[in-house]
Amino acid sequence: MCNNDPDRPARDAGYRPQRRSFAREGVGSVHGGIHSASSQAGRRESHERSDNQGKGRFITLEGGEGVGKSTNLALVVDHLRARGHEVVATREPGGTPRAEAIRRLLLDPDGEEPLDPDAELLLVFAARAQHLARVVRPALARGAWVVCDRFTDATYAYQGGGRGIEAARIAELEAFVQQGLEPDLTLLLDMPMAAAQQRLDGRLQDQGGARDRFERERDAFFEAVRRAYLVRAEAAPDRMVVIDAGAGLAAVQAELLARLNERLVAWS
Ligand SMILES: Nc1ncnc2c1ncn2[C@@H]1O[C@H](COP(=O)(O)OP(=O)(O)O)[C@@H](O)[C@H]1O
Ligand SMILES: Cc1cn([C@H]2C[C@H](O)[C@@H](COP(=O)(O)OP(=O)(O)O)O2)c(=O)[nH]c1=O
Repeated sequence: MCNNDPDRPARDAGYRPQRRSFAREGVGSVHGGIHSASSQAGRRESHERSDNQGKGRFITLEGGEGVGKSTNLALVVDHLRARGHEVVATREPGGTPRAEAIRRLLLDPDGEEPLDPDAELLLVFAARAQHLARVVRPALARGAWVVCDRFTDATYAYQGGGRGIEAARIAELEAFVQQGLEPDLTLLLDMPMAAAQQRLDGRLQDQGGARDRFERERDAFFEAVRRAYLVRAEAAPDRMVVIDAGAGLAAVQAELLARLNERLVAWS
């Protein structure tokens, strides 16, 4: 297929959710053909989302660094595909070539020019606007399921909890960019920070690579991120499910699938 649009997501080339693959390839790694759609069309479609009985759903995975989001995203995707759904696996920040370029700006260690927290917040939402317009809204509009590694709860956790930006300011940008669109289900993987940091170290040893700008933050930052996630979950118990991510992988995956299946039954 000829793709002359540099920001049109590439067709799925057998993507399995694996760390860093988006950034390396510089393309949105998505499943199924993505139909291009203008952001205006996408915004109109978003108002239909809450009534999409029998159609695609928007599922996000959240949690701090190293809690197992990427690992479990693969499980969720496989589970949904086995039930015959078209599934788009994607991530934030990123998911399209331009949004991945913004991701690189966000993750590159500061060097000589620290990134201002307000600029960081705006970049996160700029990437999100692009991702929603090019990938998420078109996929949902055609009935595909979208499974996304991080979304706006991460903004409340990192830019809100971690950087100390007021939730009300984040909410303004959320309303502007999302126009009422929010995940149908958010699986929050929660575990103590120290153990998650050990997993992160293990992954960096296995796969190589250096800590990114967020991964270099101090412990207090990650504690604040975790607290902010849990506050979000408490405030939205219907949407957010907290999974104990500190258990062994088999136990985490069993709990995650049990909670996902409850929703699948409720939605059917
Ligand atoms: N329940 C678990 N128990 C032990 N190790 C795990 C578990 N879940 C994931 N891991 C390992 O921890 C590391 C971080 O997992 P990953 O899925 O990359 O986390 P995240 O995407 O949240 O940063 C990986 O090396 C992964 O294999
Ligand atoms: C989506 C999003 C991510 N982030 C940060 C959190 C992560 O540190 C980083 C994305 O990196 P990622 O590779 O997804 O994190 P992990 O190492 O846990 O797999 O971007 C924000 O600060 N705000 C946001 O809104």
